[in-house]
Amino acid sequence: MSLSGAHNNRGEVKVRDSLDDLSTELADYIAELSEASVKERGVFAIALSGGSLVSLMGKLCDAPYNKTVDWSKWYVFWADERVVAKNHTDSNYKLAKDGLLSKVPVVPSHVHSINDSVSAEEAADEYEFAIRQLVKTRVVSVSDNSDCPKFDLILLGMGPDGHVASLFPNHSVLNEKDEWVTFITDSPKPPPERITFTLPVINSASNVAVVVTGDSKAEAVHLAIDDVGPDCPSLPARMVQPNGKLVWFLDKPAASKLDHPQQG
Ligand SMILES: O=C(O)[C@H](O)[C@@H](O)[C@H](O)[C@H](O)COP(=O)(O)O
Repeated sequence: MSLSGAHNNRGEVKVRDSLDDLSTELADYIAELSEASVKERGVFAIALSGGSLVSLMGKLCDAPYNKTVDWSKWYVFWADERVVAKNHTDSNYKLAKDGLLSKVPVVPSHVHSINDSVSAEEAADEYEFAIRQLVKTRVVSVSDNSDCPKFDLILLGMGPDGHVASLFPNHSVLNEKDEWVTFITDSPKPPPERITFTLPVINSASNVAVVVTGDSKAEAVHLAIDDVGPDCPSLPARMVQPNGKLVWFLDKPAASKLDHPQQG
């Protein structure tokens, strides 16, 4: 059984029985957004995260998507990246390259990974500069409400602590309003040095999808989505409130603590 529903103002929630169904749903969603964006703007600017997200995107490498998606129009970014060498097992770039980008005809010069030979601070600055150049040429669109980039799609995972990208609970980067890309050197989840999109950038996207699986995330999913009242914690995932459309992709275990899982 597959269920979808609008969940108060926390976006659309899609719950799927199996990881296979969830992967198909995610591939369909990304392919549809890619098509719509290419039709409207001529390009598709997509930001990835690390974790299980990339393997859940794996069906994009297979028929029909491998042939129907206009890969030449994709511009690929990372919502967060670990500051390690690109060939390191911790690298989100390596994860995406091995699991997706090497299997589809994305143009190599359209893949915007971080400079892995400088400090986290310099890598964040350089990444923001690169995005600024692409906003000027409208490869990445610009927000209607601010000067922020408006990515066509930002894909996020979520940790059991409710972190998204490299925005961890109670970290000062949650308050960053000016930078587009910032850095941390004290990530509670190793490796410690990371760069990350800030909340204003995530919340300026046309579409944000949060893909969450497993029962270890069920409590954080509940706190991120349900109406938990005035004591609502400042959970990073709950601070994802995009101007555009928000969609949650959940498996049943991740959705198990939602107030109305049967409607979600
Ligand atoms: O750099 C990172 O550590 C990841 O990008 C991280 O933010 C990940 O997306 C979540 O922790 C969910 O990961 P899983 O889906 O593998 O649980």
